[in-house]
Amino acid sequence: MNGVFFVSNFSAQHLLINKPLIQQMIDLANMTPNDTVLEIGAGQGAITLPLAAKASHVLAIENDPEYARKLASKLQYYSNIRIKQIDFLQMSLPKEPFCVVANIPYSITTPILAKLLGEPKTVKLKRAVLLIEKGAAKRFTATPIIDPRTLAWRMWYEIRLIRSVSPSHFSPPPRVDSAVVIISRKMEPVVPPHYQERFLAFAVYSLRYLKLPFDESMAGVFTPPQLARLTRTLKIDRSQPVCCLSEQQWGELFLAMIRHVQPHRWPKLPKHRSRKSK
Ligand SMILES: C[S@@+](CC[C@H](N)C(=O)[O-])C[C@H]1O[C@@H](n2cnc3c(N)ncnc32)[C@H](O)[C@@H]1O
Repeated sequence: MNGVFFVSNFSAQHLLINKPLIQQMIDLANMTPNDTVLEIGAGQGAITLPLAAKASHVLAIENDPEYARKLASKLQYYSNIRIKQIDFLQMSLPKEPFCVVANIPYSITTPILAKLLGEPKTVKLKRAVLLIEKGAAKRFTATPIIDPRTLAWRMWYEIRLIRSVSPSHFSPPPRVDSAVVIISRKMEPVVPPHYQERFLAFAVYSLRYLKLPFDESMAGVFTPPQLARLTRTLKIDRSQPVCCLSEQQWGELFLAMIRHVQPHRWPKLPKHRSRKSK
């Protein structure tokens, strides 16, 4: 097959074997020559080496010692790749702004996204191009947004499904379809990033019953006159299910709460979801 190469694979990971797809992912990252790029799960370097031709620094993360060793043996001509043999979920992220290009381990997709997107004030992710399971890609990009955490991520990052990828692009082929997603930091988010944890609390509370009409869902936060005003100014049908709000409407509702509602009425994050409780 055109553009397809074969690799040995001792860990039975789904390694990418389609060079045009790898090139497309790198092009989609829209890197500038000074960008630091993180690759999560570098494997034997199918993405790492072409990535190094475009980025000024590549930080290749791989927790399998055998893969990390094999990748290291290929690097004599590359001075801009650093391999870190570590569990991505345990490592500290770069302090400077960074991009990510990766065919990630699907089994930890949500923890990876939570680490990249869950703390927009401190984590300096600019853009990510990720290959993930197609079902997950659809969930993270769906409208209406029914999951509070996805809603919180999408207040600060745009998540787009770019294309489907069939199992034949991997060796060995996975049982599921995959998809390329692009995640880009919003330049002018409606809600400032330092409100991340408060916004998540608001989202968890508001989306506790997805089909509850808007005004019933918000009755514990806003007074009836405040709700009347908000439905008018934000053009919300008060009987619509709360999950049908747009990202803009969610952002403006949250800011209205911060500005006009007494703090004791602001929803709190349940203990098990609070960062401080971890
Ligand atoms: C789907 S493979 C992709 C490999 C390579 N990038 C490619 O596309 O051919 C995922 C890689 O992530 C690595 N991996 C799995 N869990 C990891 C973790 N927690 N931290 C870092 N790497 C991990 C696996 O060893 C594997 O090499």
